[in-house]
Amino acid sequence: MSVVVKPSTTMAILCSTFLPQVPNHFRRNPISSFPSKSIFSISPKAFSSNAISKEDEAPARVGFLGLGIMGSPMAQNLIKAGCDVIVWNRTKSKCDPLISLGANYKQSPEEVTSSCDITFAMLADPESAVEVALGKSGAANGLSPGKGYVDVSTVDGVTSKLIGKQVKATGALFLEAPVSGSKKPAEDGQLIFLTAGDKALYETVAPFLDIMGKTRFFLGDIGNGAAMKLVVNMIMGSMMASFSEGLLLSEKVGLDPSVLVEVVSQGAISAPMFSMKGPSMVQAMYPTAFPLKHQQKDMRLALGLAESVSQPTPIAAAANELYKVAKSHGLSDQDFSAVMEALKPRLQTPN
Ligand SMILES: NC(=O)C1=CN([C@@H]2O[C@H](COP(=O)(O)OP(=O)(O)OC[C@H]3O[C@@H](n4cnc5c(N)ncnc54)[C@H](OP(=O)(O)O)[C@@H]3O)[C@@H](O)[C@H]2O)C=CC1
Ligand SMILES: O=CCCC(=O)O
Repeated sequence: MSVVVKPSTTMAILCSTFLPQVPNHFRRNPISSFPSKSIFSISPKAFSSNAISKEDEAPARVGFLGLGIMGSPMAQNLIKAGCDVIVWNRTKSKCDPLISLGANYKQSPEEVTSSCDITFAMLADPESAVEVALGKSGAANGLSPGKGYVDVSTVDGVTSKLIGKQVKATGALFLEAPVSGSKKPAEDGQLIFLTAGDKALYETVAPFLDIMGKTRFFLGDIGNGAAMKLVVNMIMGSMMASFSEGLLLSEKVGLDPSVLVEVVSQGAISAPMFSMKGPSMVQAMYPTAFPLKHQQKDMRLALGLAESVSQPTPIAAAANELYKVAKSHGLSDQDFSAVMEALKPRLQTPN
């Protein structure tokens, strides 16, 4: 396992501080003014072990597939840092703001990967990650030796291994790199990358990860990044369910739940998540940063992971039931803190 933490600094300083440390196949053109287009350079032979000459260098083109809550700000940060970005999203209109910022658009994942050296994918779930990577006009069709595919979606290890196998069959390299951190950290370039797979690709894309994130872990074989992400989100989902119970119990016994949020923030169980989401939860408002449907997906996948190794996870299993109830109440697209609604009495319509 290796971990790298980005010093807190401006993007311009980041570029000049970090890029000289990257492998010699991945060099930066001189920057005349920041931000500029194509400040990164990558060889067509990017992943060969041979050092390249300056003449071999061509601007690195970075693809981004999936421009939802997370993908959109991540791609934006790459563009703002001066990367040459090509985007695709199933719903084309979500590409428009990025095109306005200078991104190019292609009509399919295949066209993106054919045109790019590195492609990132940020899709909803295992099904969409497989479809975009391996389906008709999927990313794998445009991959070949010298290219890299980095899947930053939250999926299970089995899915990641399937995608990794097909990507590697094209001669390209594969990295799974799910992220911890939500909408705001994505906007602020403060994500935590949990990567695994091809170490050479990890090293090559490190400067891009450092634009989008604050910390990156390399965890070894494909599946380890996915597993780490699912364990983290399983804990988070259980914490949110427990916090919801506490807020509702405090109110029912005549306490002010806003004061509970304050008390929690001062003690050993203080967590940024409680302080950030508590005040709106007290008002029964759930502005979406992390959709509840994705949290339930992660609970389900984490429970599958636990089952695969016969690890009891009764608390996560109970929390998962609450997320399922919340989904059945039509709260899938609300923030996952809306799980609290599943604990409130609901008026029944008489037959
Ligand atoms: N939001 C968060 O706080 C975080 C989310 N994650 C994870 O990141 C991933 C993305 O999350 P987020 O951005 O919030 O999710 P969104 O629901 O906002 O975006 C999902 C993306 O997947 C695309 N998509 C869904 N189904 C398909 C399909 N069948 N074919 C092609 N594209 C499809 C959507 O396209 P379209 O626009 O056309 O619907 C959209 O681009 C998820 O795996 C999530 O668990 C990880 C960390 C934090
Ligand atoms: O997968 C979503 C994670 C959200 C977070 O880490 O705040």
